[in-house]
Amino acid sequence: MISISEAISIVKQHGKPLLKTTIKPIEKAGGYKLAEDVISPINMPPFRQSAMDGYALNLHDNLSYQLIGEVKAGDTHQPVLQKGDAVRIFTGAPVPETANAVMMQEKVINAGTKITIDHQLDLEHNIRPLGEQVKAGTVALKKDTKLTPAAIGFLTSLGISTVMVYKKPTIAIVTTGNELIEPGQHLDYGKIYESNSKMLLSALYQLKYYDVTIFKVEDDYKKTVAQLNTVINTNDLVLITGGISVGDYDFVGKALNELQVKELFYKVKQKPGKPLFYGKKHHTHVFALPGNPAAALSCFYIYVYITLQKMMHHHQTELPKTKAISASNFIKRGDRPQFLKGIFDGDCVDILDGQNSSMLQTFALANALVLVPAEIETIEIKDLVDVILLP
Ligand SMILES: Nc1nc2c(c(=O)[nH]1)N[C@H]1C(S)=C(S)[C@@H](COP(=O)(O)OP(=O)(O)OC[C@H]3O[C@@H](n4cnc5c(N)ncnc54)[C@H](O)[C@@H]3O)O[C@H]1N2
Ligand code: MOO
Repeated sequence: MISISEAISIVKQHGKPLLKTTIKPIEKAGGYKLAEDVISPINMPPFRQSAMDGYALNLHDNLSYQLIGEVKAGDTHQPVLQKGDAVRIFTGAPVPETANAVMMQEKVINAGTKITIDHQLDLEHNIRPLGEQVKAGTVALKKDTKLTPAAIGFLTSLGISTVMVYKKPTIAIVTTGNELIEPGQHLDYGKIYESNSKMLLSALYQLKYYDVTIFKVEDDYKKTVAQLNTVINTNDLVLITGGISVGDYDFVGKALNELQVKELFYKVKQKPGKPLFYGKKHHTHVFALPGNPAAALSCFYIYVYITLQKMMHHHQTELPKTKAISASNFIKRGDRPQFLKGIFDGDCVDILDGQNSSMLQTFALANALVLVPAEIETIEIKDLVDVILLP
């Protein structure tokens, strides 16, 4: 059995950026990373642009100017200014080639066809130079840049409507167990409603992974081998839940072995999530998460999250962590480090009742996991604790 930190470092070490690319409409490319440098097709701004509402001037040695016209945003004409001429101009409008400064209107006295400016101006004052942000033919955003809303706005401002990005992984969720039935079916004695698939699906959707397919398999060795074989051959990431412990009907470990999935670890000294398996076959990552729902979700956030971040070329691979003041007392049983569901308010964390790995009600209220190290037996109110912030 390995430690949490060993398991995390193995997951990090084996997580590789996916190199498959796809073309996306710019408005659907948020969160992706660019798979190539984007070259600007235009200068930005595409013309010398007024930064103020005011007057464009052809400067001379006098504070008074002759007003000869007007240019507003969107106008395409170019008045010709002689030295000492001014044109009324507005923010975003093209500054005529023959103007060399713009004075904001608050600093101008207007007397019909004559205007008087407050003080002398430097050349190009209040004029955004042509190509100030980016020049036509140069790199607007480099390969590997994450497409934030600002990046999408910027590229759209250059007239770019599609981008080449790295693909997101294709993901399969496989649930195992004869006891599992679908909501809507009659709950016969001994059966439970299958919930892990929808839980993991929504965790993936929340992180914006949409290429996810769900499969269900009974506790049957041959069927388990066949189903896992198919999904491993056709996905980048496979998340299995249940059937990974030591019971007579836990077939997942044996099936993964038969399918020659290389085991990178099995069993982590942690609570919940002890019987966690992580392995790889070719480029496909396989996590066999414990069937207990809270254990499966906890393992998703601590380990699977890292693989997803790595696949998406992100540098921050773990969920954000912080220190918090405990608002609760807690007694840890056993020698495994424990992830506890809690509510964090920015300073303090309330450790919730009902931490069993079969319980999801507590997890449903939590926005954080408190990590209690192996050597700590009790947490008291006001103790400083480590907190992992859930998405
Ligand atoms: N003799 C031992 N028994 C167990 C050990 C052990 O070390 N020795 N470890 C325990 C721990 S810890 C865990 S965690 C579980 C993990 O077992 P499995 O991963 O094999 O999961 P299952 O037995 O299939 O299911 C466990 C539990 O979760 C329910 N479940 C399963 N899948 C779903 C689903 N899709 N939706 C909702 N609930 C699900 C299942 O009905 C069980 O109640 O093993 C302990 N045993
Ligand atoms: O590790 Mo299990 O997830 O404690 O119940």
